[in-house]
Amino acid sequence: MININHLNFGYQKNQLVLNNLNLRIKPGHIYGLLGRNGAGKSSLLHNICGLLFPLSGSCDVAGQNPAQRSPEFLQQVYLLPEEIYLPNVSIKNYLSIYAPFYPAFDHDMFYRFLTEFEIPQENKLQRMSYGQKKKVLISFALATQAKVLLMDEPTNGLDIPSKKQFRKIIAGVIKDDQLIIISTHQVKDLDSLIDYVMILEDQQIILNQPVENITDKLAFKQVMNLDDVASPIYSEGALKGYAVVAINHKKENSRLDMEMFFNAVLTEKQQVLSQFN
Ligand SMILES: Nc1ncnc2c1ncn2[C@@H]1O[C@H](COP(=O)(O)OP(=O)(O)OP(=O)(O)O)[C@@H](O)[C@H]1O
Repeated sequence: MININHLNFGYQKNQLVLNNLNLRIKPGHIYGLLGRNGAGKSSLLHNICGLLFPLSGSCDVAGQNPAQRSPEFLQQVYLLPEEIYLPNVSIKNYLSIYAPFYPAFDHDMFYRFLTEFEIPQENKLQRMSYGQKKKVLISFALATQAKVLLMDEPTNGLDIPSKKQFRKIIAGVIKDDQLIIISTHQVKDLDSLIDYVMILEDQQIILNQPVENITDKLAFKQVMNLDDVASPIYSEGALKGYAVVAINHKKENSRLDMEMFFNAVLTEKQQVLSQFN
């Protein structure tokens, strides 16, 4: 569905943000895109949806080159940006203006999500709070039924119950021919939702693995004493003892702690990545 080869991108030619980046993404999955501030996550999402163009290399999304911005392509991709702007119109008018761009737009689905998010439907959009606007746009994004949904920090601004609703709605909506990429620092909001973890570091995607592969290779544990763990890779002091990421020699079952995993990749990059080669 997404095939990126040797992609170079920079806002200035002599300063690359993405350097020889390669990526393969399959439909039917929810990908979490993680990376430090300024790593280039938003830039990558903008290249995928044709809002920014590679300096060189190829980017194929659903069989099309996003940079050509063909109507057929734009109907199939939706980007929910980190910073949102909504015009001063009612929800009904917003739909009548923007929904026609997406042939598969499902009005019933949109209003169902608004109800789940408890959004007052009569208000003008600009009279809504930031979190309410975000929920309108999340509902819109999902109702487009676009094949490629890109979400940049979607849970920013959502209150705790809404984050739970967000997870529930997304998990229930994805179809086999769709993919969702969620770029986020709020990993705790999403670690039960995503099924692939991608990490952008050093201007490249250094890891793109299904969650079950990560927990097959690595064990995530809480221990009182670090000596109790064979082959620890990374540890952090926890309330009681330590949280540890270790090589999963004994094929134990553990639950992915995405924050620990991300920190382990950043601090012990070679050791973690070598488990996946
Ligand atoms: N419009 C722009 N013009 C020039 N440089 C930019 C522009 N937007 C971003 N950059 C630079 O490109 C790099 C990558 O930025 P980007 O926003 O893609 O990172 P990010 O991983 O999404 O960061 P964050 O997690 O902080 O949102 C940063 O060094 C940033 O300063």
